Amino acid sequence: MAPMGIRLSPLGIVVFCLLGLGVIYHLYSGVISNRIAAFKQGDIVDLRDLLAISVEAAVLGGKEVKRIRDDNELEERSKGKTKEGANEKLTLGDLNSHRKMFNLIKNTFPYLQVNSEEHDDEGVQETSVWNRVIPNDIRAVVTSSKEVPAGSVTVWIDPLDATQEYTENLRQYVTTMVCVAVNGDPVIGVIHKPFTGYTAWAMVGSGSNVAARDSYNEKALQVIVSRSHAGKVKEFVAAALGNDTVVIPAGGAGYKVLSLLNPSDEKDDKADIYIHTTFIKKWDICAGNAILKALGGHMTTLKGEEIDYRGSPANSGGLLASINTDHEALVEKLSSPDKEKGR
Ligand SMILES: Nc1ncnc2c1ncn2[C@@H]1O[C@H](COP(=O)(O)O)[C@@H](OP(=O)(O)O)[C@H]1O
Ligand SMILES: [Mg+2]
Ligand SMILES: [Mg+2]
Ligand SMILES: [Mg+2]
Repeated sequence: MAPMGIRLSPLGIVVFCLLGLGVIYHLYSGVISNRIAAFKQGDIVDLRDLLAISVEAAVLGGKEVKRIRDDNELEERSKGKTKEGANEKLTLGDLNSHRKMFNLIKNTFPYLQVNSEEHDDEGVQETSVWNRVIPNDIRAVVTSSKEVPAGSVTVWIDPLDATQEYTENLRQYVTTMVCVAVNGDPVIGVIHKPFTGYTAWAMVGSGSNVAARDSYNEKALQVIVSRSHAGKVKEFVAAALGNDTVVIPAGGAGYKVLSLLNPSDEKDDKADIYIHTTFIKKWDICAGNAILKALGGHMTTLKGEEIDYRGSPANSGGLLASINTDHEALVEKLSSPDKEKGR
């Protein structure tokens, strides 16, 4: 007997509970099924997953890069000429690394926009899929998931950066790179050195496994620049920053960004800023941009404009990269009209 003289029949309780469950199901089934459908269709991706797969892709590609160099089976050919007339080389290292990196990401996240420097005319089937294991070092820094709409993501892959130097067996300059941009902003950057096994990664707003150096020499800057696509960068630097400025020519956009950070190898160059004056592509620079941004640094065009990592791969405004240095003051020095003549 229930209190206040109301008698509850067992059948009534069952019907009441079923009705209640029906209401709850009606209210939430749409939400739950939409969520499941969203994951199935790939409407949502977790940036921590993308960081982990980016590291895996860079390492996987790097193994091909190293193996082909060690075996001396480069099968070097030309893709044509850059705007400035330099020979754009393609090797089996670039191509095989592309196949590994691109397919790992595409097989796992088929709905993502992935832009690689290379493409595969032969359509070699790579069936590898990411095992969805997030390494402990990433889990320790990026402690929770961070979901974004898949449609907002653009992935940029450079399967082998510093191909010119790779063909000259200047191994220290070679990297593989992956970058994830969200709405055009560089958010995840991975730069891997295949010949030492070192990998630098960072996620803006979450952390990194690499740090800035303790100090930078703002008074007497050491400027790292291209050795094989230099254009008139030396004249440009001298005109803007003074004839005494030390210029360090080096291969690879990935290598040059790493030279601004805590070195992984004492033999590597240490520079204060990185300047590039000729044309360059977004797969060359996006990963470095994301890492610098995550560490509080900057990578912009020479005029100080942010680079939008969507759409066309071209970046024609040159490049200025710095960390713990007054970036705006540098832009000011580089942008005055009389300095333009150096470009
Ligand atoms: N003027 C230019 N046009 C096209 N690509 C350029 C370029 N200058 C530099 N790059 C690319 O940017 C990367 C770094 O160049 P550098 O070593 O000269 O600084 C290289 O990438 P890849 O080796 O991936 O092709 C190179 O091809
Ligand atoms: Mg490159
Ligand atoms: Mg490349
Ligand atoms: Mg190339």
